[in-house]
Amino acid sequence: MSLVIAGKTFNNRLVLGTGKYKDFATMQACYRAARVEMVTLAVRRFDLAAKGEDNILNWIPKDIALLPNTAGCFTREDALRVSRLAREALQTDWVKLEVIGDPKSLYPDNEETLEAAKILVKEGFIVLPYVNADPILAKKLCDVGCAAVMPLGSAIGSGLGVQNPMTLLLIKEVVDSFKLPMIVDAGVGTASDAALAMELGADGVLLNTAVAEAGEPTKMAQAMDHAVLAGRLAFESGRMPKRLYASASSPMAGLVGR
Ligand SMILES: CC(=O)[C@@H](O)[C@H](O)COP(=O)(O)O
Repeated sequence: MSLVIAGKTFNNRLVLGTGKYKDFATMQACYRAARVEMVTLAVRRFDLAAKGEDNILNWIPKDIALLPNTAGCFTREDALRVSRLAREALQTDWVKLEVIGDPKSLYPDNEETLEAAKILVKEGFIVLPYVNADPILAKKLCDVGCAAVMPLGSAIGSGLGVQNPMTLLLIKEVVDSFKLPMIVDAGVGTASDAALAMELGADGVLLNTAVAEAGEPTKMAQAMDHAVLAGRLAFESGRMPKRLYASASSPMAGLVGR
């Protein structure tokens, strides 16, 4: 049941973000409610030198792995700079690589992401790229040595759920052939979206807005934990075939009065 990324084992397949919470205490409570073992931190959006309670790092429990991300970067140079800064400041080689192509859709720029990934892998980073759902790009990212591929389910913060189930299946086939995980990242709006991603075979789900903007964030965090687990169990169980016609629950043979 565990998720392994770059040799590190996670017993929970849900990854949460750090943005949009009403305060750091709520964020921390959500991490506990969801039992997450990894969270992603937008390095550019926080003052990592802030003191005491003003520093987000003091609100992230030490037993939770930090995945710095390059949110807010629009070029490969920018993403490289932020990744190196994160490595220095946070003492980790892990990076969620985001190179955004357009501020309105927040869709990733494929070419820039691939080029940045090549360089970061050469520099010894564990690179988890956030990308458009594209099996060809996924293969290229696996080829250059990324540790996972993180296709979007739909646009960041849209809450539109998994809009591309068939494409995710194709990506899953690609990453499986490299024995790498696929983590669906962005667009999850509610628990059933996370469950669907997992039922499709995603190895994990990364989400932020659905929890941070929920009416009761800790309750939604718990729901996401359950959803990811339920979806994974369903995937591993193997679903029944879909049928056009009914199939009686009790056998017809031996019916009394026949
Ligand atoms: C937190 C983070 O890295 C986001 O950029 C991520 O893609 C999550 O997206 P949602 O907010 O849609 O869950």
